[in-house]
Amino acid sequence: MKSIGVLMTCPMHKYLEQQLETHFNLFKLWHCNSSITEFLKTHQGNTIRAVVGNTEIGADAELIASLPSLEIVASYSVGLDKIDLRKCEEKGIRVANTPDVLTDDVADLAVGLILGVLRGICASDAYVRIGKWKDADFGLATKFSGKSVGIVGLGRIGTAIAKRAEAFGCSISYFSRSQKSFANYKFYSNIIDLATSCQILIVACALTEETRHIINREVIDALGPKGILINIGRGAHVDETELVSALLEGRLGGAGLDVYENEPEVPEELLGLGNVVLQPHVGSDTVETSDAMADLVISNLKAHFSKKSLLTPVI
Ligand SMILES: O=CC(=O)O
Repeated sequence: MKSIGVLMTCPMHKYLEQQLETHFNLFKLWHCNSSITEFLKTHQGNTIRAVVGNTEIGADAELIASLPSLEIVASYSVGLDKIDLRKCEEKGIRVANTPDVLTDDVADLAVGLILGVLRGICASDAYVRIGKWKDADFGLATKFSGKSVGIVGLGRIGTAIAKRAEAFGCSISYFSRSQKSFANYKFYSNIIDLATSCQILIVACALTEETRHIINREVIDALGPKGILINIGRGAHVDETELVSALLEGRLGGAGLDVYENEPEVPEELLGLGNVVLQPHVGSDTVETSDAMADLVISNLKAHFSKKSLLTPVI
């Protein structure tokens, strides 16, 4: 497979890069300072048969159109929102992603964010570091165990979060397109009703046209001044302007965010808020999971080029 051209869209994980270099003829899009068309001219776009993208740069219509020999997009991510799936389908290009291997990490981080916000872990850590404890106790935080948790999207990650929250004695309810027969949790077909009924609302669904800004002012107000919002999905699930004003005006109790509308930009107003915990989109970024995701990308590519079934096909 050494002669097969594979284009990596941006730096992701060193081990993945090494593996791609070992098994394929790897092109790195970020090594070009010119436009993509220029890059592809000088690197013979027509020799590239696979694209490896991620949550930052996937495969949009422009990239797909400039690669006439493209056969497969193997994403180093579970999210597919940076891939023009319609174009891929139209052109018969296969698509694979990295589900399952990252589920635990993302669900763990969701719990970490809940605890971070409710128990004020970051704020109290800062309190100790700057020596304020010597002057006074930190004050009281909010309990997590036993709270009502609402999950938007009961897929693999949403279900893993639900299981973890159950272990904290929480009651679980969820909103999704359809009721899940495998789950005993309370189902809401209306997200406002879910937000009204829970204290912690967690966004864990895929980003699509229907779920863009699914967390709008109405949902935030339904969650209310004692509610907290956790987002480990995509920034665009939340109307960030509305989120910022709700937090500033005390209409929302707090937020734990791993993702933002315009990454790596984070609204300045959030930086000074003690009831907000911010992470730089690191849901699956552990050594173990990153290696497993890389192995899955390589296995999907090898399967495709050996005319075998993809391990984790999307299209
Ligand atoms: O955000 C992470 C992913 O989609 O894998």
